[in-house]
Amino acid sequence: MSNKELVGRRGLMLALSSPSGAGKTTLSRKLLESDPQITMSVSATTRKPRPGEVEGRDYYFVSTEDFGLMRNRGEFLESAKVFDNYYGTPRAPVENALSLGHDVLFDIDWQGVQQLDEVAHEDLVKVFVLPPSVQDLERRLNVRAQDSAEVVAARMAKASDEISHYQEYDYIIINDDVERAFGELHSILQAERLRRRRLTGLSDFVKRLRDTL
Ligand SMILES: Nc1ncnc2c1ncn2[C@@H]1O[C@H](COP(=O)(O)OP(=O)(O)OP(=O)(O)O)[C@@H](O)[C@H]1O
Ligand SMILES: Nc1nc2c(ncn2[C@@H]2O[C@H](COP(=O)(O)O)[C@@H](O)[C@H]2O)c(=O)[nH]1
Repeated sequence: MSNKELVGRRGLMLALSSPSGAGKTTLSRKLLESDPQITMSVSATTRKPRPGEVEGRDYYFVSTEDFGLMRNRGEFLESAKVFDNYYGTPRAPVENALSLGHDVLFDIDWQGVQQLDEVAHEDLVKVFVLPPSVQDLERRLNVRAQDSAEVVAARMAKASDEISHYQEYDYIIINDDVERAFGELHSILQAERLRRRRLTGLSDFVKRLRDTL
């Protein structure tokens, strides 16, 4: 029997950031496949879809005008301009998932994490993913082969700026070996689920335990 069956738990928000290409999407997919208690926050973006990206699974692809309307209506929990495109986290699905006690995974940049920290500090777990080297990072962006040479160069140019925010995060994962990095990410999630402040009904449970002693 797990903790969850004996006491309730507030859902947590697990945010992953990294320089582009370090492996957030890869690690996120593995986590979602292996853990049914966590769901992905699907962002809206004004970026064009990459080959193979699916509307509603990878992103909601919207025009700049629609993005502005959504932002003005307060539909985003956070939003930011990243690499000349706008990205935002739709508020309603996140609030719905958390209210059901589910955990939510975010693949967002440091600007978004700072905004989430302001509104949901207690529920937020911040993980920064580093590449093992600059050469590996560039190789990964090229091997992914979904962006033009200009886009890859622009993302490499912004990598140092993104990495400079690593101190704002709770955990650091160096994604050298993907299986090991995934194991580390899953361990973080499991441990954070057991934090006392997330457990609801704990004092009643302990009282019942003590009453039977
Ligand atoms: N540990 C690893 N070793 C080698 N290749 C990896 C590793 N992790 C991820 N990759 C590869 O690197 C490429 C970039 O990974 P991914 O798309 O997950 O990065 P990302 O951080 O989500 O990038 P972005 O911020 O641009 O969305 C992919 O082709 C992926 O298969
Ligand atoms: N602040 C936010 N950042 C986001 C969001 N969705 C994605 N991102 C970040 O943008 C870059 C580029 O992503 P890509 O898919 O175009 O490669 C990357 O760092 C993502 O983490 C969001 O909703 N808010």
